[in-house]
Amino acid sequence: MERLLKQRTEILRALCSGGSAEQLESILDVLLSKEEITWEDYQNIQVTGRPLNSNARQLLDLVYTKGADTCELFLAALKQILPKEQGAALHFLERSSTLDELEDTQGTWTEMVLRQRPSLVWKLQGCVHDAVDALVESGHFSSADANEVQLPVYTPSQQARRLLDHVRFKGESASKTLLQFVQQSEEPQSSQNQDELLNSREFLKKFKKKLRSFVSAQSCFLSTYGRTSHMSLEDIFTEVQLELPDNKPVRLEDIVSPEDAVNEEADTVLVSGVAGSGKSILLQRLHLLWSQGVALQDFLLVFPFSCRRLNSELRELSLQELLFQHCCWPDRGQEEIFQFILDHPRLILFTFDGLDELKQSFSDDQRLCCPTQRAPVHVLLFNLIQGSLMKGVWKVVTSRPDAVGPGLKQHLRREILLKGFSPVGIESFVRQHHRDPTVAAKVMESLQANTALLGLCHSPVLCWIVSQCHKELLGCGEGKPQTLTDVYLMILQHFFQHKHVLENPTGAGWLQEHVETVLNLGKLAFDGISTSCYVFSGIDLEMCNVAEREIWTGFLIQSRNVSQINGKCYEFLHLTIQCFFAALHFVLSPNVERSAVKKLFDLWDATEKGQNSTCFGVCLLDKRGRALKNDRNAAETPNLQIVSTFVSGLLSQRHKSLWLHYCSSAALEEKARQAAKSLSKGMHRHFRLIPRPVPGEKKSMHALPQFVWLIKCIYEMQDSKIAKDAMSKLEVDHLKLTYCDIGPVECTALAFVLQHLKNPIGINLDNNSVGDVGVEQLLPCMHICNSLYLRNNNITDEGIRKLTDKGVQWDNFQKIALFNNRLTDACTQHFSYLLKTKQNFLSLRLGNNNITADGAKLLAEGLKQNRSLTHLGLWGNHIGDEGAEVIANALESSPSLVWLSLVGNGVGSAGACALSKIIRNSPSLEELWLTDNCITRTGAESLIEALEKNQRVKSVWLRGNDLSSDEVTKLNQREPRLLF
Ligand SMILES: Nc1ncnc2c1ncn2[C@@H]1O[C@H](COP(=O)(O)OP(=O)(O)OP(=O)(O)O)[C@@H](O)[C@H]1O
Repeated sequence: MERLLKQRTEILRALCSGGSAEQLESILDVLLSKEEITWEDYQNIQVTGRPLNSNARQLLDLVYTKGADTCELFLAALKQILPKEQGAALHFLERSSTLDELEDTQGTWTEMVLRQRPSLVWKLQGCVHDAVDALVESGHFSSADANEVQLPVYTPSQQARRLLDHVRFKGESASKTLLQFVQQSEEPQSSQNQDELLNSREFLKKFKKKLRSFVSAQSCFLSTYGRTSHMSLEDIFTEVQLELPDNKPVRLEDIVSPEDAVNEEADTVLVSGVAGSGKSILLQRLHLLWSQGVALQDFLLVFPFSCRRLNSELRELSLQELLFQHCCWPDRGQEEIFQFILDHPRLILFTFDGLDELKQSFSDDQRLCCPTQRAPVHVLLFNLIQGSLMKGVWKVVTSRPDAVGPGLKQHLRREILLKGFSPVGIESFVRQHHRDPTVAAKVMESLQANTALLGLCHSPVLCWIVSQCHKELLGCGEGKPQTLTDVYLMILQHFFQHKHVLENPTGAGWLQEHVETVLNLGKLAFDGISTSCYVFSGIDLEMCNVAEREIWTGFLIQSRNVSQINGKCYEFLHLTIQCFFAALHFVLSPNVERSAVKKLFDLWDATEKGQNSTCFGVCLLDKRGRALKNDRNAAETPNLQIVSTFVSGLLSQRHKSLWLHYCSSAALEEKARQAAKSLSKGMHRHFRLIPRPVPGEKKSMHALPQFVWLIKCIYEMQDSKIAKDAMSKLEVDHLKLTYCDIGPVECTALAFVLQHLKNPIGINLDNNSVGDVGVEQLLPCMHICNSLYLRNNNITDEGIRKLTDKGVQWDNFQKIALFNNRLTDACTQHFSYLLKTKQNFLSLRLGNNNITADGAKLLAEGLKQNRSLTHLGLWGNHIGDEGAEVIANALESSPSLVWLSLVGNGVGSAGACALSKIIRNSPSLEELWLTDNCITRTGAESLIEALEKNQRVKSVWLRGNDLSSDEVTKLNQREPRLLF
């Protein structure tokens, strides 16, 4: 109570801020719903025509006179309702308790309406019109009631409150009708319902048609192909890999689904993926499917937005203006259509492409819930995402993963990870790109022969470049493209020289004629990256001396749907191409000082320490000679990292000669030296962060994201000396890279550096996307690896074939774990060979794959001849009793086996009886895991009998088998080593 008195002025200010009655009314809703105030109190406070601050004062007086409990509840309501920023200003609110949310399903209908008042106001905002219709139709409301509730002077939330006030006086039946209406409107509407709605509103039908053709026109062609060809999306679209964070695959059509929600209250689905993984194309495809009536048919209207385009909207807009001015203008009935949208949020889908490109980073401190209120576009967007504005509308947002912070995550219904093309996808893309099957086969052949490049092709943008440059690719002899920089140099050359086939894509000569263009476009790209600018006006082009003919080289395309008073706007074909040109500027421009390279590479350190990285800004001067400053560093970091990866590649020994005609050798050497030094230093700094091992435990390092970036840069430099130097200081027994987005490309880089380690190491790559191509890429460093963990990595028998082929020669290699991959019986012959050949192999874990009795038979061949294996895990496969028997026969005389798991393999009692053999005869076994195996009393008796003969065995796990609780008690009393 004391707090209320002391802070009265601040509370009053907060309640009346902005002149809106919303906060006061929201608090009244809570107090009413908790029955802390009566209806009479409510009417005494809400006096129409009286100034807002008088109403607020009246409320404070009342709360004070009601005593301590009411004051406490009032403060809790205030804490909940005030926007975070404002709440934080009232320090004492920190200490106030939070409101309990009660599950409300009891009492009369009228009581329920009262208790649910705050949430009903929220839910009804978007559909007051329909709720009133329902009450009029059911005879509870007269037309006068309807008009009174919907007076245009009220905001949507006020209309909702007036509706609830009216319902209260209409009795039980009206309250019931209202609650049923709210429940129904929360359920998704069927397409049949949509048809009825459309038929009743002719103008809406017309708008849907117009929107469909607008969306279809926007989605038909791929912009990336620019002037090189007019490729239709239908012709080239290739399936991409989509997964939930727990690796569960998701189909494109199921992206918008209520399933697998991490936050049931949220309506925003995030699709995240690295640069060039195909996010924009995925949305384009979804839009097209909707416009063709093939997918997303639960949505009547779909509004596509591009954050890149929204950046150029400098006006404050209302939601209505945002929808119609940026998407599709209705010819008729604009107001009615908008009202329809407000009333049927569940029938509407918004998509926002490239949230990472928005100039402002996501924040939820500026609340907005009124759809008619104007606000800066990013504020509208953020409020839509978090659901304060137009709750119930589904949103699909795409972004690079680095730009998604915890603030945004809490508003997501679910996140879907986009992982680019699968190996099958790469082939299918190449075949679609080259209609001539001979050419397609040749491209595929050259990719199979160059797996580093094949690895790069999992990224759709790289797959496109490689296919586009097939002539250069097929024509190249020794200098096969291996790195990201090689591939982008190939497209650079391709666009400059189109139709000419050159012998060596990285050879000099072709650049001479075009160096001016490279410098001009480089400057444009560089300035753009440093100011988060991806769309360029004619003036921007002029400032960087980009001439008309340079626009037509193919690297720039005309922006769609960006209105510019002064004419056309342009953007780079793809953001990664902009990054590549920015890197060329770094290397070639005389205006970039040598120290700029160091500053660029030091950015990782700054971001790691949470500091602002202004490196890019201080690297050069702006158009007026002032240092550029970048104020959204976190979001820019991914682009800067791509730039620095390219800079590493361009400064590598193999490409340096290309630039010698245009810059001094000394300057180039210095830049390359700076880059190499920064990378080594960065790596060593990273190693210093490794915590000291707990006594008795192995020293292990969990790589930070910067580690992956650093090794990729080192790989681009293709300099073993740098790799050696970087690794010289890594002294760990175990390197953990779990959940680090490691795909084949990262595996190539990892192997490039790790092969220089001096001492054997364990490598944990659990939960990544290594795949078979990645496994192959790891081979060069496997001689130094003693244990390899690859849980959840999409590996098939083919990957295992390649690994074991070489694995038999590596002395250090002793353990492998492959839980949850795509292995079948075919892999077991490879492991069998490995076990036969390698008599120091210790641990083989193949849980949760598809191995049956046939696989077990093949494996048993190897097990029989092996004298070293201590751990064998086959849990979650399907070997059955037959498989158990062969395994038992193979292992009964093993001198080394300590641990065996056949959990969940349907071995049954027959299998258990067979496995008793191992218990009886093994000189080393300590643990046998037989959980979930349909074992009955017969099997258990056999195990007990065997255990009596072997006191060395410590435990046999039998949980989840076919034994009654009585049997379990008795068996356990007889043999405590049986664990249930
Ligand atoms: N599913 C696909 N089928 C065919 N080609 C694709 C597909 N996805 C992407 N591509 C090719 O890759 C290019 C890059 O894709 P896209 O622009 O969608 O990537 P992005 O993830 O949005 O990249 P960024 O984060 O840099 O904006 C496309 O222009 C196209 O050439």
